[in-house]
Amino acid sequence: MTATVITAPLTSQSRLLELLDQWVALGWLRPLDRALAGFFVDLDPSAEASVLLAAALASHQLGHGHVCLDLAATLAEPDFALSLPPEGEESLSDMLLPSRMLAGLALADWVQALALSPLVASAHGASDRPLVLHAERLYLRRYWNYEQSVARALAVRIRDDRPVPDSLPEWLNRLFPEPLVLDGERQTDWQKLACALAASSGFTLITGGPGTGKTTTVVRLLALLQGTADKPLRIRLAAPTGKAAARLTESIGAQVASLPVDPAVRERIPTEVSTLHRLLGSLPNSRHFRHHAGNPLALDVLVVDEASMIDLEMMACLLSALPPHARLLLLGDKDQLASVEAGALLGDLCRDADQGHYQPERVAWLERVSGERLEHPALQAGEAGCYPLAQRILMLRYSRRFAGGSGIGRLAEAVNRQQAGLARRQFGRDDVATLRLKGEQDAALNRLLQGGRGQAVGYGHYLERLNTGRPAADTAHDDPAWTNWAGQVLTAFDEFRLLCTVRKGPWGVAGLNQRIAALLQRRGLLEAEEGWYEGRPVLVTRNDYGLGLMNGDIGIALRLPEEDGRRVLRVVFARNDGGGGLRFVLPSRLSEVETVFAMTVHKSQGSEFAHTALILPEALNPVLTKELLYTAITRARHWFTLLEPRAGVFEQAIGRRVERRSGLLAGLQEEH
Ligand SMILES: Nc1ncnc2c1ncn2[C@@H]1O[C@H](COP(=O)(O)OP(=O)(O)OP(=O)(O)O)[C@@H](O)[C@H]1O
Repeated sequence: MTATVITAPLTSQSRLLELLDQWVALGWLRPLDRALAGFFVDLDPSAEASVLLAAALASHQLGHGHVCLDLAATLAEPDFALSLPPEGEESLSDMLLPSRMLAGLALADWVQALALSPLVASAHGASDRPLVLHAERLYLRRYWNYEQSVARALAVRIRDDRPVPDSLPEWLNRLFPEPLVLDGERQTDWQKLACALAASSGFTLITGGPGTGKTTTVVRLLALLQGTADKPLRIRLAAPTGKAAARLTESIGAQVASLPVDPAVRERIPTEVSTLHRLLGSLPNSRHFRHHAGNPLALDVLVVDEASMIDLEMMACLLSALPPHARLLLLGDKDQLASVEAGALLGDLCRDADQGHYQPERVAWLERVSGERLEHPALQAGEAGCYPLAQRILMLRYSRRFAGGSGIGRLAEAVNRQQAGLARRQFGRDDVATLRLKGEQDAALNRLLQGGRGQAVGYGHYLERLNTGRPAADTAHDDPAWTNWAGQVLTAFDEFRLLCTVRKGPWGVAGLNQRIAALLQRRGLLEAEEGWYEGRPVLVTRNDYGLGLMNGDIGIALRLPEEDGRRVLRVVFARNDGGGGLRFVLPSRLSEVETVFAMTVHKSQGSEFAHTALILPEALNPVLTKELLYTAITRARHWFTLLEPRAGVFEQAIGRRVERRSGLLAGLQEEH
């Protein structure tokens, strides 16, 4: 295709719309973003091209997780701020690039054109205009409303001090009986402090990396709250995805069973975790929920895990459905990638979590009730009356899963701190390894994908379980052996996953999925490499409430007996409701699924695999950031393998970080 170069697209509406059409044709913009610009021309036929462009880009940014278009950041580094071209493709003509197009536009002129447009309202201006401009940020009205409603609701909750029982110190000592000693040294017990903090607040945010004890802390806190309440508290647990809910259900169950408290208290701590959609009561074909401000949730305490995956719209819905008296506890890892949807709440709210910024009176109180000293080199003192949000946040700082000698822990930390040299030096241990690839059909890559390395398995593992564990041919169709086998295959599949950073190109999800299926078929492990075949793993890409399947659920096609003796392919999914049950679905009923040997790092959030491999692309692109690497590395429970088609990309990615654009913190400050 040869593109007609569009010169000076900002001088006229028609040239701009033509350029936007080209961006759509290239897959750079969604048709929706372009349609919005067209719709605004209908509303205001004399709209300036720069206003229409800003509107289309504000919509485009939503698709990249930003709730607004940050005009200054866009002009400072247009291609990076707008993630264009996506995945760093070579452009057909660099005349098309935002950096070329925006080169002559001054921030002040852009802001002025927007401020004067009848399509754009100021923060407190006319509420019937479809765009809102505030502090050099342009919002589509709906997202402005979400951000405002979240800021308002959080501002109220941040001020929500709760009286604590006199017995708080005894409870804390009972729940954390031993002083914390790590590597022979007495350390501050941040878990105990988190419990104390949360006991005194209506809203608490506990952040920490993998295995830092978030779940353990919250279970002990729930025992404390339940054990000291006048009447039994209605507690609900939730997570943004089914996968995360299932994982939390499993770990909470084990933790509750070992609580050193009266069985009556233990029994009143739930172990079932539901998805946020289910908690709020999703309504078919609607973005609205059954629970909202007019029909609030019937609960006293709500715990939401994996809070980094909550997007702005969901948070707005959640906060409005939460009754004012209810306590809200958010748990998550602030350093992980945010939700794919717009908004990076946890990251925004926890921006200062490392430094603490606790006010002196809070430090004194926390130390008195817990017997712990608030000491850490990163901590900075807060002033009385300052940083109200920081008083509700506690960061857990020691990973028990990745203690001392763990390469995964050290690698994740070095990546998080953007120390590329240190990160590189972690490879070569048993748990973290790297492999330089010599092309798409690299024999070592194929060996790894099929057979893993050392004790770390590859995809051959679940296929072996599939083939060797299959019940005998004459096993009755309703014999539990079939369900047991299906469950084992699903579990075995979660032992290994290949993660990609991009969708397209030789190192993208689409191409790798085809190559892996072909490889396994050539090796005689799969009967086919296309269409539906036994062993095909699939990822659900859209919620299907009728089938009870959520976006992100993973299933595997298995040949199972029918009542009449025929063998039929059915796709088995975990029920993800904590009960450990399975769901069997005919492939013909699954329209929105894709093969999932390889998956994107984004889609892997909330999951863990014993062995996780990450394959990098050959060149840096806008999605490659240290947050992406950190998220990928921390999906690994025991082994992590980095696959590198080209040297240096890993180091370059460590040097970049996600800058999510939002005005949430500013909004919170305005509310105070
Ligand atoms: N205070 C503690 N004393 C003893 N063991 C603990 C303590 N806190 C956590 N652990 C153990 O450390 C491991 C990780 O804890 P936990 O699952 O609570 O961490 P997490 O931060 O919720 O992890 P994830 O990253 O999976 O969300 C668990 O095996 C848990 O039993």
